[in-house]
Amino acid sequence: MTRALMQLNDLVTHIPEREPVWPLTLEVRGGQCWGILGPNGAGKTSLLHTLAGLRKPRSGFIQICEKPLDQWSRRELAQRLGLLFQDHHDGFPATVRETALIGRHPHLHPLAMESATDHAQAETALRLLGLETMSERLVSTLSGGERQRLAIATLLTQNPDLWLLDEPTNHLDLHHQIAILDIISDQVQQGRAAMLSMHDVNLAARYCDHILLLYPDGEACWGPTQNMLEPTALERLYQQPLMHTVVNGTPVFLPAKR
Ligand SMILES: Nc1ncnc2c1ncn2[C@@H]1O[C@H](COP(=O)(O)OP(=O)(O)OP(=O)(O)O)[C@@H](O)[C@H]1O
Repeated sequence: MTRALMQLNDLVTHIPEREPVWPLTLEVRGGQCWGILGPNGAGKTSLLHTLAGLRKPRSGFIQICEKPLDQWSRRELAQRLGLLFQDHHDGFPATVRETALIGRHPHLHPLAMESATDHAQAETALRLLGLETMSERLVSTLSGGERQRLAIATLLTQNPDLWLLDEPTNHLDLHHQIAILDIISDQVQQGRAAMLSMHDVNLAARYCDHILLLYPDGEACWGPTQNMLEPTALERLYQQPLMHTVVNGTPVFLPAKR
């Protein structure tokens, strides 16, 4: 059995002014890809930020690689866990290459310069994301989709075992959505684990082997994808009637028109 990279024990995300919600008790193992589905405001981002140690849970606890989350230093944690934010803000003026190289910082001594190997890892990641011709461009000149690809290239450069991704297909055209999800799948097949919040149920059905459903009233349920993508459960989740079919063995859902 593959190792548990993350364990949640009775975890309740702290969402201000919300009644206590369903506690989460689950394990994310190497080789697993978890999709988090839920309507706007259900708490997907809050959960991912809690799992990354950026906000305190209301109750319960989280273990990363079998050690409590709060016992890792930020640096040690960043060697194991990477978070893709939903929105990217420019900090200081930086080029595409410099930004991708930031992914190596958790692995470097605080005073060390990046080595040729670090540069090579950043170059490889930029190439994989189709950004190699833009490496000298300022990040502020990139389109929304290019910035999203750069954020994923930076995560690849960081090379964590556990990938937490908040809407990784945001801003991306169809080709790049699939390219990104294929990259995440490759990482998972190499024994890493991914947890991604998504709004596209059909992509979740194709790429995720486990699903966590977060309902707006705080209810949650989770399990293997084939058990979770039930049309009635999804209609209740999104308060939206759905049409449902199966294509090449994969369920496909379409919103029904009124
Ligand atoms: N700091 C805060 N203070 C008050 N309410 C907050 C705060 N942070 C988040 N919330 C609320 O918590 C709820 C969950 O927000 P969150 O961003 O986690 O939802 P989400 O499922 O990721 O939504 P979306 O699909 O729209 O991205 C929302 O109702 C949001 O307004």
